[in-house]
Amino acid sequence: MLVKLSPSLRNLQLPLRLTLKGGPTLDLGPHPRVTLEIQDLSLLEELTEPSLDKLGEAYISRRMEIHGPIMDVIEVADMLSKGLLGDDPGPAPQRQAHDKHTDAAAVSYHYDLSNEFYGLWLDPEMVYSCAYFHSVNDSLAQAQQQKLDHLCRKLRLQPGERLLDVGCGWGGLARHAARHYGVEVYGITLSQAQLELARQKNAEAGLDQHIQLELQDYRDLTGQEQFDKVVSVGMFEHVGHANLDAYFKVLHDQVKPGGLVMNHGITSKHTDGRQVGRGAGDFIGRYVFPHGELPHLAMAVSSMSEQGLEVVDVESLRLHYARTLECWSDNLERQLERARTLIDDKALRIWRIYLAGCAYGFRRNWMNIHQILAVKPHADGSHDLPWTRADLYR
Ligand SMILES: C[S@@+](CC[C@H](N)C(=O)[O-])C[C@H]1O[C@@H](n2cnc3c(N)ncnc32)[C@H](O)[C@@H]1O
Repeated sequence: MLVKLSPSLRNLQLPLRLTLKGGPTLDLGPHPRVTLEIQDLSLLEELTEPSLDKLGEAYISRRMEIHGPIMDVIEVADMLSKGLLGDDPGPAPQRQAHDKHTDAAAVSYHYDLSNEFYGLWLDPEMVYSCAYFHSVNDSLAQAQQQKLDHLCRKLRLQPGERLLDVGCGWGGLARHAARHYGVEVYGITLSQAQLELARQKNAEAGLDQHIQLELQDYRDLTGQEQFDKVVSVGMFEHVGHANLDAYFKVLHDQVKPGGLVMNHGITSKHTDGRQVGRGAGDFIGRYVFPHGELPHLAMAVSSMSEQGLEVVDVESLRLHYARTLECWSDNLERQLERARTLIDDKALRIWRIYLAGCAYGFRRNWMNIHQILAVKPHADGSHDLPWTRADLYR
């Protein structure tokens, strides 16, 4: 069977070994780092057009097993895919309609998977967004604390202020802000499992008097100008292009004049949204973040501006997210046996590919992540920000 493989595949010279279940083996180059063990022979035909979503699907449906360090598997899969398919970006994906019902189901699919599973590989505060490394040797826990503090400093939080945290996750930022900056936090999530554990963690930290977390959609935030500051971290990827203006209008309406809004989220590489990574985005959309959409930075800035928010500072953290995801993936890979007892086999296969694949994607500049800080100016156009950023780094 293997000798019949297409010459284009055989000529690629990859550090890859192909094995047919319990049978023959073929090395596609010297010193293979990765073995793909084909369980379903019909897959051999499909390997002539190996998009990354197809390879990922073969693994999660057990038509193929992978052997070797997961980061090497992703890299070699990309070499294979690029070698045969080239590197032209694919067309922009179809944009999807988002309503509260579909968004709630999509969020529940991802975040209600298992708190214990997420606890295996996140930092102790279970921050589920890009960390901030002062040095490559920082631990994940340290880098997440630095990220939380970086956000609080950018928001110039002052004791007694009211902070809205849109997409609060397991409450790590809320606790950091209440504990170290003396603010009162109102946070929302669409995940019941997150909410329960976050409330428990707030109580254990003795902070529940200062933090109120609710199961609530951002579209259901009522009232106007109730908050001094608004923060949204790793949430706007769920909003969708169609709702971007409505989302930023909510943030704008919730913050008082003179207040600051921080939007921290993943952004697309191309302004028109055309795809990079030969199907990698399709895999993420199908199995990891259903209904997720990545706007470009320019689109986010444009939408914020049109909603009356003045963008005052933008920072890219792309390589920080590559490092964060590498830490998450390493943590998971070290605890696969335990993970198998917490979630089913298919989900574990999906999450292994997702964490390592996204680490690879951020390293390769397939997507970016930006912290966008904006102010809602006072009626006369003024605001209260300091003249320089020096206060952020004291
Ligand atoms: C990647 S997590 C980030 C959590 C947290 N900000 C952190 O950094 O750890 C995304 C969060 O956004 C929330 N979310 C997604 N869509 C939402 C919506 N429509 N309304 C409110 N929260 C939403 C999810 O429930 C989840 O808590």
